[in-house]
Amino acid sequence: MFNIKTLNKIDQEGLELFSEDYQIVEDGDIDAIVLRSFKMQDYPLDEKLHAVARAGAGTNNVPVDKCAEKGIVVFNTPGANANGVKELVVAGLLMSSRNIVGAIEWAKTLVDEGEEIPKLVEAGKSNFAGPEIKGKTLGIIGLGAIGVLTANAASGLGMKVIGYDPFLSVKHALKLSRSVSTVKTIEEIYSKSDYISVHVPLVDATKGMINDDSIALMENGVKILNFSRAELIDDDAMAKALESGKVSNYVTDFPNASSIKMKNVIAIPHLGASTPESETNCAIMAVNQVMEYLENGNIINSVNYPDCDMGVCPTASRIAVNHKNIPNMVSQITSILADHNINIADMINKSRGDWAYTMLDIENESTKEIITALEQIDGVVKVRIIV
Ligand SMILES: NC(=O)C1=CN([C@@H]2O[C@H](COP(=O)(O)OP(=O)(O)OC[C@H]3O[C@@H](n4cnc5c(N)ncnc54)[C@H](O)[C@@H]3O)[C@@H](O)[C@H]2O)C=CC1
Ligand SMILES: O=C(O)CCC(=O)C(=O)O
Repeated sequence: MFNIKTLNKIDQEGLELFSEDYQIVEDGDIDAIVLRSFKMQDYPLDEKLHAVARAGAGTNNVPVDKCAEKGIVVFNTPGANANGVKELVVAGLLMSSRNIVGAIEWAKTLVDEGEEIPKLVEAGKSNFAGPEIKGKTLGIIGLGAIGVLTANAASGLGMKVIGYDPFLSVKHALKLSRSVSTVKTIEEIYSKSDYISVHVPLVDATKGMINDDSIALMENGVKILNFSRAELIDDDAMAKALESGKVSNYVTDFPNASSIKMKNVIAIPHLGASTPESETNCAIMAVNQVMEYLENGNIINSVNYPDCDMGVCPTASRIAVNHKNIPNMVSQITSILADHNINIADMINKSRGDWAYTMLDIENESTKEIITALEQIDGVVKVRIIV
């Protein structure tokens, strides 16, 4: 029986995929954790924990490197909530242009005006006029799952869209509409855009990327949309730019103590992926990936270990070894099996950054002695008998 713990509310349709070999528990030995935005940085990483699945895209709430060191594979669900976010970004583009939020707030103040309301509406509406997005330039930073969908949708609404992504994948490039052009430098996004939407992960290299220097390169009155993470924006720089009018609106899905008070901010309470469709998609993908890993050892969509797939084990036993990506590991692992007179029917060894994963289908039962010998190899962080 596998024990699963959820650290956020996970969509039921996904959880129901767990077979009768799984139970959702609160305590005890946990095999895998499924979570959304729960901040896991200080969460205990027990010996028995094998996997953490983020039902969503961003994994900055998970101690990904610490997990790797303990042989815990961290998964995410790429693209599963991208359409939900894209739709809210389109709303953000419109809200930042047409003062929809301010206008609705004002309309509510007329509640006691009775028969006068239509007249007051016509008299007051000019205070809320705003430009159309058609024909304006949208610069997108990060052409991944969300960036590409947003680029294509905005292009469909008549915007001129330019995108920047130095690591653009072939998969996403193929999905990008031909009407979207890519630029070689981020400075081109800053200097040419009326609207800028940021769709990159929060990592050291992207933290504070929108700051005094980048804002200085932007058009006066630019509108900035952040549906990625609060920390991508330098709050002091944004506050100054909104005060001066250099940035005319800031739409954020990640309000914090500083941004919530800023002039002309449109603060949304992290709703990008809060659609039934996105929540279901993410949960289904996360649960399937966890089951595949726990039952077959196969890794699909990990952010700290390489993807590896050997299907279902056809032999007597499968052993999975999580280890450092250093020389001589495979020969040490296979020597131990040879010393125990074990024949290897099939194997895979892949690496990702500092970490690697080796799976071996062997023709005999695995024994405690073999596992102990494998665990003692310098650089091995976890050994699992899959079957
Ligand atoms: N508001 C919400 O509810 C949600 C927010 N997010 C946030 O959006 C981010 C993006 O999500 P996806 O598009 O699904 O991820 P993704 O991984 O498909 O795309 C990210 C893209 O950013 C690019 N990139 C990385 N560093 C870059 C840099 N320095 N400059 C330009 N491009 C760079 C990558 O090459 C990749 O193509 C997530 O990391 C997460 O933080 C994701 C889902 C929901
Ligand atoms: O689960 C959520 O609502 C958050 C989604 C998100 O921010 C992500 O997938 O990165």
